[in-house]
This record gives sequence, C-alpha cells and structure tokens, in this order.
Amino acid sequence: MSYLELRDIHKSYYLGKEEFPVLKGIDLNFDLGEFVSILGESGGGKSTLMNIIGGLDRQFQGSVTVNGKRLDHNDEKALDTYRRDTIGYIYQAYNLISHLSVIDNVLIPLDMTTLNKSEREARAMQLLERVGLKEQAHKYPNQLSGGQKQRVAIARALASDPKVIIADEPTGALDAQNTQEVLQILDDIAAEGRLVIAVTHSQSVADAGTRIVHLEDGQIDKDTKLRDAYATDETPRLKSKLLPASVSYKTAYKHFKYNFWRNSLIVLGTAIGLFAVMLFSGLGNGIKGYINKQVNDMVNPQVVSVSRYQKTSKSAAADAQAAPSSSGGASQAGPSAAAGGAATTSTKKVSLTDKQINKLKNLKHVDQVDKVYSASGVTAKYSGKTATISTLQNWNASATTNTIKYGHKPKAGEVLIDKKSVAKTFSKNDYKSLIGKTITLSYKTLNKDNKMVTVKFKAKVAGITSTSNSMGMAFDNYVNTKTLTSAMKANNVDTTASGVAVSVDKLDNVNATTKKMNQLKMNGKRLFTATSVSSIIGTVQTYVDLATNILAAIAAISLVVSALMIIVTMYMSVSARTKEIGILRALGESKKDIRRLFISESLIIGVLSATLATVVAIGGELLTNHLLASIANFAFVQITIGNVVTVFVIALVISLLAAMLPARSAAKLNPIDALSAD
Ligand SMILES: Nc1ncnc2c1ncn2[C@@H]1O[C@H](COP(=O)(O)OP(=O)(O)OP(=O)(O)O)[C@@H](O)[C@H]1O
Repeated sequence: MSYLELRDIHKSYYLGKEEFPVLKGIDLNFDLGEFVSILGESGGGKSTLMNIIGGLDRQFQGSVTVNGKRLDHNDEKALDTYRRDTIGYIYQAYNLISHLSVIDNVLIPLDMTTLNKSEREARAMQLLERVGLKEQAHKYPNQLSGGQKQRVAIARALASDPKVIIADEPTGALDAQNTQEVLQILDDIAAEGRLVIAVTHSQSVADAGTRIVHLEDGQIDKDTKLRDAYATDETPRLKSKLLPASVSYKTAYKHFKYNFWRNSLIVLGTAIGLFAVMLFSGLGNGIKGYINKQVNDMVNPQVVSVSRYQKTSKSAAADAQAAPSSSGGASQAGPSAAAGGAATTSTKKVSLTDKQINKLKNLKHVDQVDKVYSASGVTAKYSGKTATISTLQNWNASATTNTIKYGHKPKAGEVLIDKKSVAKTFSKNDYKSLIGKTITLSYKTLNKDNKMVTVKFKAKVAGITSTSNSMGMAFDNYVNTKTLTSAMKANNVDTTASGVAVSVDKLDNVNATTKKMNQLKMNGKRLFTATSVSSIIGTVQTYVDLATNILAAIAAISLVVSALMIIVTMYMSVSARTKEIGILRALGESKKDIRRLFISESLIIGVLSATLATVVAIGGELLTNHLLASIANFAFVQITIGNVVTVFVIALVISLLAAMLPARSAAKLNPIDALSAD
C-alpha cells in the first residue's frame, strides 16, 4: 500500500454545456521519501491534478486515498483538515501575503498547530534559518528577491510539518542558481521522509527528483524511476488544530494597520455619527436634569397639589399653571402660587370639606395634608417704606426650604420675605438686618358677607428667600399659616381652603399616589384634581426626550452612511485580498476562519470609531459645560455610562451588519479561483 493513491481520476471543465475533458483516468501511487516530478505539455492538466491531490478541488471523479483512508470530497471540513494536516504548497508565483512580514507568513500554518507561542516562533525562525533567511524575518515580501520569496514559501510550506509537499512550478520564476538551491532544498525535504510532488516543464528540473511522471493527453504515458526513494522513519509529527479566533483578530488588526490611512478615514466618518448621537443624548440628559433642579429648588417635589375636581373648569393643571392674578383680593387656593387668582376670577370657589381632606389623609403613603391660602396684592410696610407682595402664601408642605437664603421657615407670628422685591425695597444694602424686625402686612378681600375688608396683621421677619428664578416663577413670600388664618378670621373672611398640599412619604410614591387621589370618589363622583410637580416635570421631560431623540435619530442617519462606507470598504478589501483568501484556504483555513477575518476587521473599525466618538464627545461635554458655565452653574451636557455603552453597541451592530455580506462572499470564494486571482 502506497502513502498516496489516485484511482481512475477523471476531470472535465465545462463551458456552458460543452465538456472539456482534462484528466482522463489517472492511476498513480506515491510513497513517502519520493521526489516526484510531473512533466507534461502546457495545458495538459498538471495543475488540475495537483489541486485534486492537494484537496482544493472537489469536482472530479475517482478516488484519492491517503495513508489507507479515502478522502471524502463532499466533506469540506475534512478537506480543510487534510490540507492543514498533510499538505504544504509551494507556488511558482510564491503567493506570500504581502501585508504580513516574512515571519508572520511562516507563522500562518503554525497557528494551526498545537505548539505554544514561543515554540511556534522558534520553529518559524528555525525554518527561516534553514532556507537562509533568518536575517530577513521582519521584512515584508516586497522587500525580498524572487529566490528569497520562494524560500519563504518553502519555509511556510514546511511549517506545519506536512507529509506531502506540492510544488507547482517551484523554479519557474527563478534563475539557474536559485533553481539549483531550491531543488536541493526539495530533495532534502524528500530525504526527511516526506513526499514531494513537483510540477515542471523543465527536463533538467525533473531530473533532480527520484521519479518522473509524464502526462500526455490527460493520461500518464510514462512513469520513470530515477533513483530509490528515501527511507522513511516514524518520527512523531506536529499535531494540527483549528485556527484559534484570536489569530483572525490579530491578522485583521495587522491588515487594518497595513491600510492605516484608508481605515482611519472610515473610522473618522463613523465616529462623527456616533459622536453626534452621544452628544445629543448627553444634552438631553443635561436639559432634563436642569429642569428637574430648577423646579425642585422652588417647589417640594414630594408634594401633590389637590383641589376639588370641577367639570366646568378646563383643567386643574391649567388652573395651577395660570399666571398670577394682579388684581387684589385674597383667596384660598391650590398650593401653586398662581392658583388663587385664577380661582377667584374664573370659577366659583369650591372649598374642600374636612371629610374630604380626611379621605386624602387616610391614603397610603400620605404623610401630611396642609391647607393652602394665598393672598394677592399684599402691601408690606416697614419703617415708612412700602413694598408690594404680589402673592403671599401660607408656609405649607409644598414650600421648600431650598428657597430660604437666610433665616428659617416662619413660625407663629413670622413671615418670610423675598430678597429682590421686598427685602431690598426696605433696606437696599443691609437687607439681612431685617431678620427679626416686625413688618406690617395688609390686603383687601371679600369677607363671608361679600363685603370688601382689609386684612391687616404684623409679622416678624423669619428669613429672606431668593430663588434663581431662571424659570420665571413668582417670588417666594410666606407667612405662618396660623398668623394668616387668625387675621382672616378676625375680619370674618372664610378660612376653608379650596386647595391642599399633600406630602407623600417618598419621591418614588408620588406618581402612584397622585393617580390614586385623582381616582378617589364620593357617591360615584370624582372628588379631586391632583397635580404633582413631578407630573409637570414628566410632561416637560417627555418633550425634551422627544426633541433629543429626534436629533439623535437625525444623527443616526449618518450612521447608515457609515455602514455603507464599511460595506464598500469590506467589499474592496475582499476583492483586493482574493488571492490571500485562496492562500489561506490552501493552508487549511476554513470558510468560517475567512468569514471571521473580515468580520473582525470591521469590528475593529467599529470599536475604534466608538472609542474616538466617546473621547471627542467627552471633550465636547467638558468644553460645552465650561462655555455655558457663565449662563448657569450646571452641567448642560451629561453623557452617562449608558450613553457610552449604547454608542458602543450601535457601533458593533453596524460594523457587524456591514461586514456580513462581504465576509460571506469572501468565505464562499472557490479556493482555486481565488488562488488564480491577479
Ligand atoms: N477553471 C477553469 N475553467 C475552464 N478551464 C480550465 C480551468 N482551469 C484550467 N482549465 C483548462 O484545463 C486545462 C488544464 O489546465 P492546467 O492548468 O491544469 O494545465 P497545466 O498542465 O498545469 O498547464 P501549465 O503547464 O501551462 O501550467 C487547460 O486547457 C486549461 O485551459
């Protein structure tokens, strides 16, 4: 039994339906230790026969048996293993991979062996030393002479320690001296107990082997033994394994570096879109945060404003947001600074009864219910000076101590005045000294008998308020509840409230509790209209979200362009690297390895784009926030980890999708066609 046996090999090429038979029944036996030359006329089918022996061609009739085992040409994976394990190729045109260094070319088959990294590198160097190229290990193929390239190809063919070396015109492109040297190396390889099959046109080259097989008209017409085959021994051989994924990533990275400038432009193009998406998202976060802060600084977010539900009034929310009435008069209103005026002018006041208030108090998560009173057009007098307070409220749950700049919240007999409209009117430079001083407050309103009366009382200044007021809200002036209601009662003014401020135990419970209040019923009729600041903020934020999402979506359109760019680049890369694909397949890489190679390269583009976009966006964030610091001391752009993760996910998805088709077409290439690409 010979090591390699060919039986009745027939092979035809087809042009349309027309058949061109090339091999017409080849029977050959080869043994290890032989150096066989295949001679024959040009176009006689020598290369075709080599592709069949080498496991690259699957479309033929007949059988190839290796070491007693018949190859299954329908099993592509088995053929990948066969090429990886048993075959080493040497070509006339060297077929080195131009973007890999000499040593990296030799390392390709070694990556598919079980040797560890240092063993692989040592073996590659040892093989290069054997072919006299140790010094050239880190050069690139285009920096070598023809003879040197062919020696690199020989080192690469030997790297995985294959039993069979197929050399297709190995000396075809070499001068006489290099030809002799290469023939000597091939003879040495056979002497190691390997089978060397070399295709040649040259009789003198053929004479260097141990046997000459002559091909004529698709058949063997002569088979001449020149000398004995070399003896073989059973030295253990290197074991092969599938190509690890990490090698594909590394090779992809090397190719990325090789085409650095072209790839950098693509990275830049993709990064621009990703950067815009990230910056707009960060801007959305910042604006939402800013609105939140502004509102929460002025009003306690844990408080819900509740008034009686009225079908006739357009909506309580509208009431709550109406502008403060400038007309005089006191009212008992919702906690919003504005509600009082609107209630007296547009709708009949509906007071909340104690029973109704108790219903609110009994709700789960409700901590406290405060009646809300609001007096408009209040005159404040101190030391002969007069200031007008457009709205004076009782200190209730909805008020927040955030607004108090000096002093404390008003206890019995005390009032809080705002810095700008009241305190500075009384004492321009030394307004802080007003704390502890007593001022007189008065306003006109209708009493229970519908008569206009003046409610007048004195109060000690407990503190001074100041809000940043960038939201354009009213100034904050608050009087102690009891102080106000006593004065109202003294003038026979109604002290039932048309609005209450309800404190909820936790911020997280505000929305659910507000909903429950709106659902409360008595005798089948809805009782209350409840509005929380967070629901107002929620509405505003919905619009901010919408706006930023639209902006981000527009930015995302540019990502479609990026994806197209990556697709085009990948297709270009596939067509430029067709030969490389053929070489890698011949060396035993599988379709999957090829697919992974191109996908990895695209993923590298994606990751680098996302990284660049993140760096630039964070730089943009710092710069924008710095520039806007003069408007308000707030970070208007807030890029979160979530935004960064999203951008990376988008980049990876885009690059993965963009690489899929090109990578698929690369993997589907027929290795023989790929090898013959220019
Ligand atoms: N893919 C193909 N499609 C159609 N015909 C092909 C194909 N490949 C080779 N042939 C034809 O098959 C015949 C054998 O080609 P092959 O390359 O095997 O010959 P060869 O003996 O190696 O020639 P040379 O010595 O010139 O390299 C030629 O006539 C060639 O035109």
